[in-house]
Amino acid sequence: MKQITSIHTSSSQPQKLAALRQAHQDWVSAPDVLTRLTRRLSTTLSLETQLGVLADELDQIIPFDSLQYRHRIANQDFVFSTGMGGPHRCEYRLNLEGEHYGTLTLNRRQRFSEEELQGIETIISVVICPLRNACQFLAIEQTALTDALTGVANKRALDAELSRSGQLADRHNQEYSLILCDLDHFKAVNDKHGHVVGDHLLQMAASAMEQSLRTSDSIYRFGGEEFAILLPLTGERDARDVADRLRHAIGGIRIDCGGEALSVTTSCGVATHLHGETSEQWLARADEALYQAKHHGRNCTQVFASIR
Ligand SMILES: Nc1nc2c(ncn2[C@@H]2O[C@H](COP(=O)(O)OP(=O)(O)OP(=O)(O)O)[C@@H](O)[C@H]2O)c(=O)[nH]1
Repeated sequence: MKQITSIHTSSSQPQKLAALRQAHQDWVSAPDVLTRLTRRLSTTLSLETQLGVLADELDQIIPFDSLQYRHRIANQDFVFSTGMGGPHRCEYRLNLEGEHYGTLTLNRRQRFSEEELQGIETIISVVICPLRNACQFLAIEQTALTDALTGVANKRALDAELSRSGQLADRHNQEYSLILCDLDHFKAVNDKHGHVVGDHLLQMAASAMEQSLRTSDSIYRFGGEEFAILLPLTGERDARDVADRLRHAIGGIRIDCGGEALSVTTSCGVATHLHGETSEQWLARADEALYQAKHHGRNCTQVFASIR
């Protein structure tokens, strides 16, 4: 039987330190599966990495064909999935202290035995705390990257994504376009109808744009009444069409203000990434195009290349 090193409160300090060294040695050199699992999970707060570790360790004891984890975190769906199907399934709702931390599903061609199900439950009881921490960390991260008023990503998220997209565009020689959309005369909306109506209009504009975009496109609230849209695999001409579609979608919004139907127009600037340019240069070109759209009387789209 394995000798468990314990640190007694009555021991002397040298004994306690020796016991600690021994415990550490045991922990590092010959970890049982649960020790190894908790140790691996404790090295990361990434939910995706933790689920990868869980799948890896679980599969060594209770082989499965697929593992899927789903959770809604900070208003976004998080899905982790590995492997392919199988008709037999066991599903666990992960709850801790009254809070829900996602649903874990295993599929397999063979039925799961009672012993195997007990084994899965044992492993879940060990991973639930680290998973809870990773879920909470992801929620904080996502909240920090989300605009509180409209629910779309914020400028901080755009900064990170712009630089990533620029690098991808350069590395794979792909076309990436950036659109800046700015609501026209928004100050007048606030002045005439108040900030509550202005806020509502911003929310509806964000939602109208989201519904007009492909899932691979992403939208960011860039400033007060300004939004940025990143379009992967999209050249100048298509980006202009998307910008016009977005303007049309926002133009279709009507808000009833005491019998008067409030609507708004939008100006858009488009810039397609140039090889080797920095995200600041890319953004500056889109901003210049937007400036030109405002200058041309608003309610229109300008593409940077066409104004050089
Ligand atoms: N309601 C509301 N208004 C905001 C918010 N953020 C910025 N604004 C307002 O947006 C307005 C922007 O005004 P300007 O920058 O002058 O632009 P504009 O009136 O839209 O004029 P153009 O852009 O030139 O067409 C200001 O009145 C800001 O107070 C917000 O979160 N909610």
